[in-house]
Amino acid sequence: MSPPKYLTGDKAGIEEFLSRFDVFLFDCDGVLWSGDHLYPKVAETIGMLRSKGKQLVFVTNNSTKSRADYKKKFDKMGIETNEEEVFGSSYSAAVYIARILKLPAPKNKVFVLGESGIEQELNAEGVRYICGTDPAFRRDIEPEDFTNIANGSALDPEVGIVLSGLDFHLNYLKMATAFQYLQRGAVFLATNTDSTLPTAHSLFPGAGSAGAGLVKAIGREPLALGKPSQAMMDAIEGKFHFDRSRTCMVGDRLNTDIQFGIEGKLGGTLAVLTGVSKKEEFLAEGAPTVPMAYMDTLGDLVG
Ligand SMILES: O=C(O)[C@H](O)[C@H](O)COP(=O)(O)O
Ligand SMILES: [Mg+2]
Repeated sequence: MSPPKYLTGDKAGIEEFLSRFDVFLFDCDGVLWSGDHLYPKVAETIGMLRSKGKQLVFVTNNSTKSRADYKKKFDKMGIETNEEEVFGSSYSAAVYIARILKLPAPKNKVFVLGESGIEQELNAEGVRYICGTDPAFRRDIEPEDFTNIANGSALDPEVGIVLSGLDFHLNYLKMATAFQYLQRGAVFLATNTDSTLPTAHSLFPGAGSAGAGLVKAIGREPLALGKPSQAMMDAIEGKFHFDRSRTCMVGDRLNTDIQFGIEGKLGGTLAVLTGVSKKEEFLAEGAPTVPMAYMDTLGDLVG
């Protein structure tokens, strides 16, 4: 495997690299921004790619926001996008549940461990759910809860799926209830299983860490519908109809973004060093996941 090409400062190399692709799949956290802080020259870079006629899709594992929420965030950041260019892990999970898994009613309701983004996308697909941001679940577990969860009186008999995402409101009541549904045969899904979330110019526990307690308790991994899942790649290709050989995945995380692009047999992958992964990880001898090229920051594409 040839070593990745370092493109920062290499104008000719950048021009040649961009000429290989018609479509760019952009990761968001750690590539475009850190929380609400937009990295330098990101807006100019996106403008430049659009002026070259490139198709852009924003592919994020962050399940806390819906496509509509991301459209608002892009607008706030001064980046011209439309909602249909966003394809997040919440949307990926909702599409999978509604159009692929298609559990027969009535036992097709979802028990959500996560934020509003998941709820909005499930609503958009007509999928019923409980928990999520429901304040009734944002409380300490009480002694009577143990009995009511164990005997099923606290459970909704129509729940057939547990969906675990990035949940900023974790508690034992929600975990114990989700665990009981799984013990009773519910399908175990996750929007994504990233270990860390790059935000506030630091790292925080990610969706995978938020759901780790439930995984440990039930003793099996959920089916994750975010990067690097190829169910997500297939869904994106099904929606945007691109030529994979002329498509490049741009990301900050080797075991989601770059692996997603490589396993999806895309024409190329571009790593940026503003997020989770460090260049030492992919420059090391025998590194398992190596991008085609890398740069210090996305804005280096416009120099
Ligand atoms: O923990 C998470 O959910 C992820 O770290 C995070 O949201 C990743 O978002 P992305 O980098 O795919 O935009
Ligand atoms: Mg990222």
